Amino acid sequence: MKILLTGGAGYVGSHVAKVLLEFGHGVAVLDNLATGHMRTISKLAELGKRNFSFFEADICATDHLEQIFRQYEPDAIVHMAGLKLVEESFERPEAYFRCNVVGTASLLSAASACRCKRVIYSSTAAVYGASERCPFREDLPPSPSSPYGWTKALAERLVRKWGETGYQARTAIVLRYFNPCGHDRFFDNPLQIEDSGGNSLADAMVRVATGLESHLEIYGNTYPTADGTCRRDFVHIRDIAEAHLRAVAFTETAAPSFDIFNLGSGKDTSVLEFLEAFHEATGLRVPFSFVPPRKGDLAVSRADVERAAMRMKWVPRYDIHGICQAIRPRGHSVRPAPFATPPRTLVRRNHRERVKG
Ligand SMILES: O=c1ccn([C@@H]2O[C@H](COP(=O)(O)OP(=O)(O)O[C@H]3O[C@H](CO)[C@H](O)[C@H](O)[C@H]3O)[C@@H](O)[C@H]2O)c(=O)[nH]1
Repeated sequence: MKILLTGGAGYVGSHVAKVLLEFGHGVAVLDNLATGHMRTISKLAELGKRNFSFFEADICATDHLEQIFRQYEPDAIVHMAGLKLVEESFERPEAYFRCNVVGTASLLSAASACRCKRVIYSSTAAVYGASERCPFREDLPPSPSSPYGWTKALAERLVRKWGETGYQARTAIVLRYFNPCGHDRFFDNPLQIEDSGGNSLADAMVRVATGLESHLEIYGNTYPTADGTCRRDFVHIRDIAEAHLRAVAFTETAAPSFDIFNLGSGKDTSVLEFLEAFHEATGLRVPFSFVPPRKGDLAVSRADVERAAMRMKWVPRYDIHGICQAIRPRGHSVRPAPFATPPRTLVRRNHRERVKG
């Protein structure tokens, strides 16, 4: 199948592109390189050869998109381009609205103009927000707790409306990612963190483990969880990427429809447990201190993954140990811990009030 992948130069997008190429699909990445990297595109081009193309374009430029769609004639679109930093979305809500909502509308409009009938949209667990019914099931009403989450929920609505335009025999799928972690070593990413800097927990842990930062700041230790730290559903990036293969296959076989699938491991792990699992898997200790909670963070986030298993036949393969192996920085194989407890002298003082040292 010929698949047009927006945002394919980014973290999740590049891993999805690689898996699609490995399984024989034709892939055209469309990316404005605002946060993605040309180095990633070169690696994909090396792998995909004639099966791979790249278009530098912005999803908000509908005319340009139509031109590209007419040239490439995709069988399906995987739409991953977007802004994704929860904290930043409080500071720049308009930018998030423009990119995530207007950009999606523009993409769907170009897809309609070129009669493409399949769209797979990358969404997020952030649409569940403060919903109290964890594990989150796809039929829960959206209740985002950040502008980021709202823009993704709105974009989902657009995708749904587009898919439900029944007489066009379209299929639209929304995939809600929980906490993707890890990197494929194929991408020659020296630190194994996101090229755009990366502010996820895993990226922050790697920066500490490699000495770039002295210690990890854990946002809050008074949440209503067993150890007081947030619990997240960490899921291996390869599992996430393979779910897109399933989704593409699903759009081929399913009757024209709209569907939503959670992509998580179905298990939650606390921040402290994650640090411990990282130590067990890699021998690397991550010194930490507690700082006040971060705006917009939920206490617990966990996916109900039944629907993806039943309908798409997707089941995640990696456990927390495998995930920790995949976030291990380059040059660090399994080895004994360099030190057993966080050295207090390394704890940097900053303007933030410490909850606990
Ligand atoms: O330096 C850090 C970084 C993170 N955390 C904590 O680690 C957990 C995970 O944080 P991430 O930033 O890695 O992930 P989030 O759960 O906040 O957000 C992720 O999941 C969201 C959906 O819930 C969105 O999809 C978002 O884009 C994606 O990064 C949170 O409790 C956070 O407070 C820290 O304590 N210190």
